[in-house]
Amino acid sequence: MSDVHPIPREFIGSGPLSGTVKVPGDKSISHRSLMFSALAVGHSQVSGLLEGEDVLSTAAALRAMGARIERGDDGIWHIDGVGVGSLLQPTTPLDMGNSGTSARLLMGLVASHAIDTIFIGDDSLSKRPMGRVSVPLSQIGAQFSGTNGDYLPMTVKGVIGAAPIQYRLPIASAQVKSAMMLAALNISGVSEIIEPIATRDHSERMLRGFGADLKVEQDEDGTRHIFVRGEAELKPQNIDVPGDPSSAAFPVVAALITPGSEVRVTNVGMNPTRTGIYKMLIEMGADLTFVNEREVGGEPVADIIAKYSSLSGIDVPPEIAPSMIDEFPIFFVAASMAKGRTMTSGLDELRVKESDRLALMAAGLAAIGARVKEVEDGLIIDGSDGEALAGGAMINSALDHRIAMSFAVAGQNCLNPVAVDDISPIATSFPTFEKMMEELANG
Ligand SMILES: O=C(O)C1=C[C@@H](OP(=O)(O)O)[C@@H](O)[C@H](O)C1
Ligand SMILES: C=C(OP(=O)(O)O)C(=O)O
Repeated sequence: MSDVHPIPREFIGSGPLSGTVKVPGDKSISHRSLMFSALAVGHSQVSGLLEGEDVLSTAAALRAMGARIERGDDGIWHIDGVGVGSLLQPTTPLDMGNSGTSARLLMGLVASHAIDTIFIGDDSLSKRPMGRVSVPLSQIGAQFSGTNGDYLPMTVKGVIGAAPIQYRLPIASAQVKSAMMLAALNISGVSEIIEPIATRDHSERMLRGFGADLKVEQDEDGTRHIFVRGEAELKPQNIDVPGDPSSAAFPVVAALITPGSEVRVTNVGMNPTRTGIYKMLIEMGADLTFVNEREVGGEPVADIIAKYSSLSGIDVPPEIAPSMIDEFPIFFVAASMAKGRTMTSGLDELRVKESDRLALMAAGLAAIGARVKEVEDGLIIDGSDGEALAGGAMINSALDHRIAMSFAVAGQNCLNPVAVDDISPIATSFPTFEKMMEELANG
């Protein structure tokens, strides 16, 4: 696991970045393609799957519950599903590693199956709240027993024959929504999951593609009602996973802050529930062009061309947060080099990601010379107006891949190297990150 052997690394810019790169497959879609394929009856194929540690944790857990999941030499993944309701009792604890998505979605899945499971994870995941799924899933009769109530290790005793779910999400979370939808798949009748603030909708799109009976209705105020008919019979699919817009944000911001750069990132998912970062960067004055727009596997996709830009600070409206929730660390780096002030708020969720991303980004940015103030629900950043920051500090990344990658990118525009204490967690979501940055540096 990534916390066993820390790998420190120093990052410093060596001139303009240029070239065309591809980022790995979307993490959210990769997890879901394995889960839904494992629940279908028959053989599914997935190309472009993110082969990061998080997704491999999902694959291992699904294998332990009876699905056959194998990677062909051509990189295509083959999954033989067991069918909804037919997961097998695993014989060992399910190790979720660093992955919140694996833990929370799979808890939803096992909650409505007649199996007992134990969920474990690394030091970072063991500090993240699971009550957001275990509390509503307890209402269907599943039993959860976690460390100090809320944390891994956690045992789950699934239940069958539950009444349909009716649940209104108290927080904007695609993980909680998807956990409830996965549980609903094996509950007789129609469950309703109510989402007052829209979050990424990959589960809805993909489940429809797998043949589930799923309807979404939207109120005038934007509240979404997701109706899922249970005892679903999912049909196997061939899935093409688009590139991850969250991963693409790293080379894009690297190009924006490194003088003279022009970078093209191909095949990036452009689902509107994921593209808040690009909207905000454009508002800051980023020179971004979206070309080759098309559809891949039911998701909009484009190539992004990013050129070095003079950025200006903005006020980020809190309602955009769910569509860029994982991109704030790298967004803060862009803001720290922009002209003027950037204000963010409504970001309490960032405190319960792989690390407390508000605290760690504030500390790290201050250490490399940025002007940053941490408030309860956001950061206020006064940018350097394009000037290189001092750098020359060691960053605590606390097992958080996005903190590590954000400071690797920040090093592009610093006078002295930025040292990241441990880059090993980058392999959870972006195993080719270092190689990609080298390619861009070599033009
Ligand atoms: O559903 C998903 O695939 C994800 C949802 C988000 O988490 P929350 O639901 O906790 O916001 C996000 O941060 C995570 O990286 C992936
Ligand atoms: C929050 C993230 O992932 P997870 O919740 O799956 O660990 C992330 O990738 O930034």
